[in-house]
Formats: sequence, structure tokens, C-alpha cells
Amino acid sequence: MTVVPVATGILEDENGRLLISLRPEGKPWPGFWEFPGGKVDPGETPEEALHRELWEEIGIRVQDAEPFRTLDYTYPERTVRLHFYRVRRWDGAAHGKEGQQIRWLYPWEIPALECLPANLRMTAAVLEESLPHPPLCLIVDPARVEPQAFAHAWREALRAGLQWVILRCKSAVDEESAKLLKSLCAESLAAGAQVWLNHAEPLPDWPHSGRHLTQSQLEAGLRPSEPFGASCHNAGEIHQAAQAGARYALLSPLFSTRSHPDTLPLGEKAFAELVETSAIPLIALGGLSVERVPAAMATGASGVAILSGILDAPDPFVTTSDFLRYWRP
Ligand SMILES: Nc1nc2c([nH]c(=O)n2[C@H]2C[C@H](O)[C@@H](COP(=O)(O)OP(=O)(O)OP(=O)(O)O)O2)c(=O)[nH]1
Ligand SMILES: [Mg+2]
Repeated sequence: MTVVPVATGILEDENGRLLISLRPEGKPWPGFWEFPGGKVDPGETPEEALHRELWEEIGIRVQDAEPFRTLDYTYPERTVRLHFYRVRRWDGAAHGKEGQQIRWLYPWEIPALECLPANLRMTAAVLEESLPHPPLCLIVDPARVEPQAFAHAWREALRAGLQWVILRCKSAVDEESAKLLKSLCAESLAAGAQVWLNHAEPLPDWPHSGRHLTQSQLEAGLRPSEPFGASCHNAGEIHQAAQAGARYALLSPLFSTRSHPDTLPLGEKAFAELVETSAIPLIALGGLSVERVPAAMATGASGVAILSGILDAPDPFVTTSDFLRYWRP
């Protein structure tokens, strides 16, 4: 089958907003949002096509284009090879030169619109850039461990280079624990890590980077104005989280876990299929051990999350270092 080469540009303004345009009537997929671009003409390179298409469609002269991802996608009418470029410098003011609507949106706002299906992966890839790196997420739950051991494990994980913490506080915390937790949040931010709070209430005076929503909070329609991620278990929930503007979904369980022995794990194949159709990055949770990180990442997951694996480890520093070695050989 012939593969039609296509070049498209992901324009980004100084605020990090991306330009999307509406496909006009008379073309396949009218009324769907896309990144501007089009088919590569015979004799043209994808980059030359990008320059020409962006001039024809949105009236700008590209100064710099950085190759981002190449993706093959089969539509009922044709298979396309999409060459996506990041474009951050151009001349002229972008406008719908062919009469099409254009919009500037933050990457997490795009999944709420009806986009060409091949493009979901690109939104996820752009959102992935803002996740902590290395993308190892430690879920800390003070209800699970005695406070001093808990604080020790958290600090040791930071000392080993942990960059991402989700603080899960299901039940109310007393004043003394709150004081300790707040100072651990502050220490984490000071170490360059991100802290996402998973709590029933917003905790504005707790140092943090964003909120992490449970499935029931998402279901109940909670939509924080600050950055948020969400816990998901299937395609429907991922779709809902993406539409709501979540920056990532924590998808579980990838493997079977001791904490939820009766829950059937997704397994690597189903996880990989969910990655293919997700507009937001998916973080694998459930039954993760150091040995299983490569298999988890091979599904296309954007990162892994762990709970007992580090909190219950005899030496949280060593265990965190072992996990991080996957990204820092
Ligand atoms: N332009 C664009 N096309 C995309 C994107 N994602 C995606 O799957 N495609 C597909 C849809 C089409 O099958 C093909 C691009 O075709 P197009 O209709 O833009 O081509 P074109 O601008 O050259 O238009 P024309 O010559 O058909 O008038 O690539 C995207 O983000 N931008
Ligand atoms: Mg086009």
C-alpha cells in the first residue's frame, strides 16, 4: 500500500500554547482539529513541504523547524506518514488563510476538542515533556506507615534523586502530621521535585506543584484550576481525564499487586493499546519492581509509579537509586 507523506507543524507561542486549525469542508475529516500542514509533493522533502504548507494555510514563514515525531497512521481512505515538526520561530501573524478557524491552546486543553485520531499521540508526547524527569513517581501515603519511618523513606528517596511525589492523604491529618508533611513537601520542591497532592480538599498553603485526583473526584466533576493528574483504570476513564484537562493519567494495575490481589491486572499488551489511543501521558502503576521497569516502559508508558516498593524497602535510598538507574545508567 502506498504511504502518503505529510508534514505538519506544531507552532508554539511564548506562553507554551499550540496552534490548531479546523479542517474545512470538502477534505477528509471535515470539522476535526489538526496541526496545520499537508501532503508532501513529489520531489519535496518533508521540511520543504512544511514551509510551503504553513505559508499556504496560515500565512507564516517558518524560521526554524525541529523534527519531533514521525508516525504512520492508517485511515479508511489512506495510510499517512506524518512528519511532525516543532516550530517556535516564524515571521508573520498566523491566520486561517484558507478561511479555516484557528485556535491557540495549551496542550492539556486540546484533548477536549475533536482532533484527528492520529494526533492524540502528539498531544501526549508534548505533555510528557512537562512531567518530572526521571519519570519515577513515588506515591507516599502517611496512613500506611509510622510517621518517622515514612519521613525517613521520603527523604532518602529525595536524596537518591527522586523528582516526583504524589502525596496521598485519604483521611484527615492531625496538626503535628500536617506540619511534618508540609515540611516534606517544601523539602521536595527545594530538591527540584514536583509534589502533587491527592486529597479531598485543595490545600493551598501546602507547598505543591499540582493536584492528583482519584477516579471518584474526576467522576464527580472536580476540575481544579491548577495543574492536575488523575487515577484511571480503563480507556473510558483515560478519555474522561484527557477531556477534563489532566496532565497525565496514573493507569493501574499494570501487573498484579499484593495490595489489590483480586483486581485483574491490565497486562503489558492492553496497557500498550491504551497508550496508542491516549491523548495524555500514561504512568504505569501496580506490581512494579526494579526488574519490571523495562517491561513497563516498553509498553509506551511515560513513567512508572510505585508505593510499597520504596516505602517498605529496607533501604529506601538504595531501592530508589536502583529504580532510577533505568533512566540514569
Ligand atoms: N495537516 C494535517 N494532516 C494530518 C494531521 N494528522 C493527520 O492524521 N493528518 C492526515 C489527514 C490527511 O489524511 C493528511 C493530510 O492531508 P491534508 O488534507 O492536510 O493535505 P493538504 O493540506 O495537502 O490538502 P489537499 O492537497 O488535500 O487539499 O494527513 C495533522 O495534524 N495535520
Ligand atoms: Mg492541510
